[in-house]
Amino acid sequence: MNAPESRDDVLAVLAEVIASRRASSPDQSYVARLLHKGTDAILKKVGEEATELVMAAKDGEADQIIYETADLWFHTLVLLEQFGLKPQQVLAELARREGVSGLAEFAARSAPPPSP
Ligand SMILES: N=c1c2ncn([C@@H]3O[C@H](COP(=O)(O)OP(=O)(O)OP(=O)(O)O)[C@@H](O)[C@H]3O)c2ncn1[C@@H]1O[C@H](COP(=O)(O)O)[C@@H](O)[C@H]1O
Repeated sequence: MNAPESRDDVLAVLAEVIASRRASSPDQSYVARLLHKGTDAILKKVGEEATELVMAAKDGEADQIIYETADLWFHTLVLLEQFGLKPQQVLAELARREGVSGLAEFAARSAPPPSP
């Protein structure tokens, strides 16, 4: 796939476009239509796109995996907008986890409380 160069601000810019679509007509904007349909419709799309990504990964086709991941991320951004959230908040959560091993975090969560 000859993908165009990516930019660091793609998620932020796309989130702004998605937020701006609240003022658009559902007849003229896919995002406006989805937001207008409401949370259940958005959740349905996120579930569908997640399933399509799983199937693409099972097939092992790199181009398809990228395409379906983009679909999933896009619909996840619509979901965040529906709840008044920004991708920067998710990126901040990932940044907070930097350097914290998933195994260590799980062990800390699973440890029994200290005896009195
Ligand atoms: N990144 C995307 C994007 N990715 C996927 N899609 C749309 O998501 C839809 C759902 O994908 P599917 O594969 O499920 O297609 P489908 O079966 O036809 O969809 P359904 O009828 O089941 O809903 C398709 O219509 C895609 O075109 C997107 N639509 C919009 N964007 C971005 O959002 C911006 C605003 O879009 P509008 O609100 O339409 O102006 C655009 O400029 C783009 O930057």
